[in-house]
Parts: sequence; C-alpha cells; structure tokens
Amino acid sequence: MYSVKEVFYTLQGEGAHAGRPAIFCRFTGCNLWSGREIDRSKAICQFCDTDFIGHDGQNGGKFDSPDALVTHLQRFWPLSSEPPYVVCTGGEPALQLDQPLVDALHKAGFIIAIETNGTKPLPNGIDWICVSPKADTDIIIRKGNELKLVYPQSHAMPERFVSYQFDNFYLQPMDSADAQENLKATLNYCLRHPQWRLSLQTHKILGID
Ligand SMILES: C[S@@+](CC[C@H](N)C(=O)[O-])C[C@H]1O[C@@H](n2cnc3c(N)ncnc32)[C@H](O)[C@@H]1O
Ligand SMILES: Nc1nc2[nH]cc(C(=O)O)c2c(=O)[nH]1
Ligand code: SF4
Ligand SMILES: [Mg+2]
Repeated sequence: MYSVKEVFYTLQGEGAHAGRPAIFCRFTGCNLWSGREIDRSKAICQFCDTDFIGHDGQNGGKFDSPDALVTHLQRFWPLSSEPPYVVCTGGEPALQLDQPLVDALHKAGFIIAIETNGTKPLPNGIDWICVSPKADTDIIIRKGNELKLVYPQSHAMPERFVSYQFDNFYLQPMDSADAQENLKATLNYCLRHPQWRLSLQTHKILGID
C-alpha cells in the first residue's frame, strides 16, 4: 500500500532541473517531523515548508499496488511521445518508494527523480537522486546527482558535505520569516565558494505548485 498526499503536474522549481515539466508524487509522512504544527519546535527538521499529512490533497489517495499508482500518475502526463518525468517527494519518499514501484515506473517508461533527506536507503535504479541534508541526522546517501542544502542551518554547514560524491552542489535559501536575509547569506556563500550554486524555489516566485 502506498499513501500519497497529492499528485500534481508542474515545473520542477528547484535545483539542477529547475524549469523541467514534471509530475510530482508527494508521499505521506516523514521520519524527521510528524507534520503537525504542535510538534514542529521539537522536530529534528523544523523548517519544513510542506503539508505531507494524510492523502486528502489534490489527486492524493491510497494505492494497493505499484501498478495502481503508476496508472494514476500516467494520467497527468500530456504527451505520449515524450517520456514521463516523475519527482518522488514528500514527506520522505524513501519511506515508501520501493523496488517494485521503481521497476513498475520504469516498465511504464517513466524517468524517476527523488527528493530525499538522505537518511534512508534507496531502491536501485532511480534516475536522478537529490539529497537535501538536515542538521543532526545521519546521512547515509552520500553519492548521487545533486546535493541541495537548505541554508543556513547552523549544524549543517556546507563544508561538511563537499567530500560527498555528488555531480552538483546547490544551496537553497531557507524560506522562513528571515527569507530575505537567508537569500543574501546564500548568495554571498556561493560567491565565496564557487563550488556551490544558488537554487531558488522558482515555483514560489511564479506562484505555481
Ligand atoms: C519538503 S522536502 C521533501 C523531500 C525530503 N523530505 C527532503 O527533505 O529532501 C523537499 C525539498 O524542500 C526543501 N525545503 C523544505 N523546507 C524548506 C524551506 N523552508 N526553505 C527552503 N527549502 C525547503 C527540502 O530541503 C527539500 O530539498
Ligand atoms: N514546483 C515545485 N518544485 C519542487 N521541487 C521540489 C519540491 C518538493 O516539495 O519536493 C517542489 C514543489 O513542491 N514544487
Ligand atoms: S525531511 Fe523533508 S519532508 Fe521531512 S520535515 Fe524536513 S523538509 Fe519536510
Ligand atoms: Mg516543495
């Protein structure tokens, strides 16, 4: 059984694939926060910008089998001549994305991306792995396509991650009450450490999902 908060077709807003049309599959639940506001201040991850509780979002639901979820996702892709691109996110998608689902998605022609906090093992064959480390967690996924660190996090500074084996290193300003300051600090860090590039949450600028 897969529990999905919401499914929507939009542009990838962040990181190396910003601007790329994608189906987002937002899985329910996370291992670093319950998702309830009352628990936020004692959560391991306290700055989350996402509602990932339940399966009551747009096109959300419970799916009994990999094929049932794949069939649901296929409905959102506009053009059969172009392979569908799905971003598995959440919540923490690694809690639910398993080998049977990866295999069923590939069989249906999907290109699979994941947005993960890097604390849980991943099934084989994911086509684009984006890890976003959180302070005070054990990162077990130390290689992949993209490391996208939300900045600043005082216990997860960029220096800690440069030895990891990623093809791309991004800093994404933390969206919070201090968003303007965080943006300036992120910009300055990238200018001083050119291994890092700036990732803006362009969907928020555009006002899309
Ligand atoms: C909501 S998370 C879901 C996927 C996974 N749990 C993770 O944290 O990578 C998707 C992306 O949004 C980022 N994010 C969450 N809250 C944010 C915030 N307040 N400002 C900027 N990025 C944020 C995460 O770091 C992650 O890269
Ligand atoms: N457009 C858009 N791009 C995104 N990239 C990562 C997102 C996420 O919440 O995982 C996200 C999202 O929620 N919307
Ligand atoms: S790990 Fe990801 S989904 Fe979980 S609380 Fe943090 S940002 Fe949100
Ligand atoms: Mg988001």
